[in-house]
Amino acid sequence: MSFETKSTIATFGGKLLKLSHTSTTTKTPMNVNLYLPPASSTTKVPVLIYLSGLTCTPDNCSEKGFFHAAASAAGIAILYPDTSPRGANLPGETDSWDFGAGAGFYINATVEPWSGHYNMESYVTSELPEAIFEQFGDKLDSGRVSITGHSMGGHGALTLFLKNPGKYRSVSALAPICNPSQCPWGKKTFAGYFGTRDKEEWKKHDATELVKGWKHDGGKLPLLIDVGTGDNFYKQGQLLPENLEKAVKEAGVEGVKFRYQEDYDHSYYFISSFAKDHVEHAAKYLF
Ligand SMILES: N[C@@H](CCC(=O)N[C@@H](CSC=O)C(=O)NCC(=O)O)C(=O)O
Repeated sequence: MSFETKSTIATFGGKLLKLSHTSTTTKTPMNVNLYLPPASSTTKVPVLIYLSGLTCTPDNCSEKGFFHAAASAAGIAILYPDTSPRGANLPGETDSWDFGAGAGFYINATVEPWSGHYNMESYVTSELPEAIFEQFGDKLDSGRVSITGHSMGGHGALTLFLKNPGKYRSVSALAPICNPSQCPWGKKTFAGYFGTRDKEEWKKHDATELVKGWKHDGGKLPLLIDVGTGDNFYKQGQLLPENLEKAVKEAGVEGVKFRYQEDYDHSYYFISSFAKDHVEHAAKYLF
């Protein structure tokens, strides 16, 4: 389904397009933002997908993530999907901020009624990029795509990269949920979207479990992770980066960089402080 352009905003020499389309995957209208750097008016540019965290729409990072200065300089487009279907009208969908609306977790739910709409993994890996490259094929290079994200979106970036070897050139994450089957957010979500009967199924959507089987590219993983030491969600055990770090080491996976940033919290003050590094990390693999 083609995109309607709701608004076009000039920023850092490029354009931020606020788009909307009807998704056949989620069976709802979906909003998505696309930043086109100035280079896209003369050449096809690569794309960095940014997956947002709990409660976010495509606007949070577009407005206060400060990715556009670096993306403009590097000549990289940024695609900001929404974090869940909206308006599916499922019972309980808007009862809590960490499940349902705004909390799609970039997985395909298998439990009803969520399975009818909450298929954000298929939406982000297939329907959305296919539709974007069809409509903006003169500006975007479908063969050069990287992925990044924050918190729940960091979990999305890590798992979608690890589940789809070769689909993305690189991956990075800011304060990602690294071991969802072991943290409160992940346990609540996986129980709700997958059920509790088969916990082995949960492991297929957990970066710490997935990295143990990473063999692609000779075991090299082009991953950058930043976590703030003043992040309350980190302190509460929602992120568990040390579990992923340990799994990476034990599996002999190479090329991964973990950085613990002194005093930074979980907010967009943290994200915007390191946005440039994440664009430049992607640029190393996209050019
Ligand atoms: N309950 C609060 C906190 C929600 C929150 O902090 N969300 C983060 C992501 S947390 C992990 O995925 C976020 O990015 N919020 C948006 C923002 O602009 O800061 C709430 O309801 O806000």
